[in-house]
Amino acid sequence: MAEAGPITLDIVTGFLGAGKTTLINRLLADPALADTAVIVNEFGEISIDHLLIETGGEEGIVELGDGCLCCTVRGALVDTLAELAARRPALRRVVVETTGLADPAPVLRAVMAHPGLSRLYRLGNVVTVVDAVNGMATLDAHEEARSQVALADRLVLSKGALAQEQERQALARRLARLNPQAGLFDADALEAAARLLEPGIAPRRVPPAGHHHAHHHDDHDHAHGPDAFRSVSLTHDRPLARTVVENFLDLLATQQGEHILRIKGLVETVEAPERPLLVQGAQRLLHTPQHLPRWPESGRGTRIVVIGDGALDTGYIGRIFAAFAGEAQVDTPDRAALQDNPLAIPGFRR
Ligand SMILES: Nc1nc2c(ncn2[C@@H]2O[C@H](COP(=O)(O)OP(=O)(O)OP(=O)(O)O)[C@@H](O)[C@H]2O)c(=O)[nH]1
Repeated sequence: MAEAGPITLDIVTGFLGAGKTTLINRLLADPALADTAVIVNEFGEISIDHLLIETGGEEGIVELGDGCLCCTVRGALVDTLAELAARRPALRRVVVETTGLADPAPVLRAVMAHPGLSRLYRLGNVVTVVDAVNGMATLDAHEEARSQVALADRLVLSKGALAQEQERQALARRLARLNPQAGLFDADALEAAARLLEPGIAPRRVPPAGHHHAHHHDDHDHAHGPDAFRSVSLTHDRPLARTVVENFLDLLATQQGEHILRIKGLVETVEAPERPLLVQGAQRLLHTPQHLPRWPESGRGTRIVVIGDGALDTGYIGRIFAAFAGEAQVDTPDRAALQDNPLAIPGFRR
């Protein structure tokens, strides 16, 4: 029997909320990419990405535990890739979605320098998604984002329709300066997504180890070089009125907006408890919440993760969420007073 050929390994990266999962769904919908498995890595202890990837079943998705792919869960990635390789020849391609905070260089090195894996896998493309609305500020502020762009074989500009044309063009020029070799694609104009993963012309260079990459892990604080990130997970087990959720998000944006990098969560609403409400935000851009068709097997209940810079006040966010969530159960005239002052103690009139 002929030996099965290597599996192509592609990496989809991009800063928090740039549109990686959205792009992966487009890739998976392309019949040219049947026989593809997806490995998802998320930052923040509540993971919902695997619920948002549409493969028609969950067996094609492997979720790595909470932690950064470029450090804490690198070993888990290596193990997962080795396990997936046993599915050859049926499995032809693996796409790894990194956390928005990962520097893809150590990930590439971990695979290509591994004697077993480098025989089983062939490196395909690094596809980096850059959000047209937040991209410029993100590149200014975060070294990880610049590294993601610099390592890309293909760059995809997302959310173009939400940005000003001038902004979009300036960002495209900056991307071309940062990485002149990479092909630049507009997500809105991308017809056959699988084209992004076609073999490129330039030979891949995996950057040498030893570049500046300092870490500390302290609960969910995470620092890469000069950047530091914090996250807070919010959960609630009873349905919340949609207005309560909207008011919470409004207050969050007003009070902590400058520190927020990503908001993502599922909410169980009073109005439609059968269908989870997906809440998404990337920096100051809050996307319109949408209902998903059904709850995942892991069950109902609200879970929201907020990721921000080192100045994100996670304690404050926890307190205002608790105040709003508690308020939803107190259906009394105090409701309005509490909405005006979410830090008020439920039932306590001023
Ligand atoms: N209008 C528009 N919205 C987009 C586009 N790409 C992504 N979005 C929206 O942006 C939000 C974040 O998209 P995701 O695909 O979840 O982003 P992500 O990069 O996977 O996020 P993280 O995994 O949390 O880093 C969602 O609400 C998407 O619907 C786009 O090209 N246009």
